Amino acid sequence: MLKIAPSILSCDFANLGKEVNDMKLAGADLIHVDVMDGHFVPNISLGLPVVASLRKSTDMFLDVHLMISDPLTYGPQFADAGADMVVFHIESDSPPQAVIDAIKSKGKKVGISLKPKTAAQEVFPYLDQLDMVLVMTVEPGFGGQKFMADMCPKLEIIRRECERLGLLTMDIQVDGGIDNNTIAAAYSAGANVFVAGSALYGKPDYKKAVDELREHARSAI
Ligand SMILES: O=C(CO)[C@@H](O)[C@H](O)COP(=O)(O)O
Ligand SMILES: [Co+2]
Repeated sequence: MLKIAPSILSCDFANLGKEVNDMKLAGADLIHVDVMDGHFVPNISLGLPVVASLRKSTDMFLDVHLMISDPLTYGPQFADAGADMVVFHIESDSPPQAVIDAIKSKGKKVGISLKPKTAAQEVFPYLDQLDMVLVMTVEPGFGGQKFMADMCPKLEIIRRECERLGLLTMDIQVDGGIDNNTIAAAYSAGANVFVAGSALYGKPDYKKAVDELREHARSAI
C-alpha cells in the first residue's frame, strides 16, 4: 500500500498542531517526526516533549525517525511519549537486537534505517522482526537535499529479500529528496512509504501536493 508521510522538519514549528492537522485533512497517511541529537547527525531538531504534545493533539500515526547515537536509551522513551513506530539507525552505537526488543516491549512498531553508504544486507538478519525498513536517499541531518537515485538498487535488493522470506506486507520507506520528479523511481524500485518534507510543507496547497505525489508515484506503473 502506497503511503505518504509528511516530515514535520519542514513545517512551521510555531503552528505545529495545525501543520499536522492540515496534512491529515490533505489526505496524508502518517506523520514523520525527525529526531536529531547533534551527535549522530550534525543537526538538532526536536525531542520527547514535542512528541508527547503531538500525541495529545492528533490521532495521526506518528512515525518517529531517530537520528541519534543512543536509541537503546531513548527509543523506549519515545515509545512512551506516544510514537506509534520507532525507527532507529543500524549505524547507531546501540546493539540493534536490544533496541528492537526494547521498542517491542513497549507494544510499538519498530523499523531500522540505513544511511546511504550502508549495504542492504546489514538489515537482513533483522527483517523478520521489523515493521519497516527505511532507506535514506540523502545523508541524514537536513531537509531539502537532492534525492540519491543510486539508492534504487538498494530498495530493489531489500524488497526482493522480503519477498524471498515471505514478508509480503513489509513497509519499505524512502526518506530524502522525494518530490514529483523522484517518487516514481523509488516506487518502481520497491518503496511504498514516501517521506516528503520540503515537497509538501513547501507548497501552498497541501491537498494538491499530497494528491500530486500519489499520482506521480502511480505513474510509474
Ligand atoms: O530524515 C530526514 C533528513 O535527515 C528527512 O525526513 C527530511 O526531513 C526529509 O526532507 P526532504 O528531503 O523531503 O525535504
Ligand atoms: Co526522516
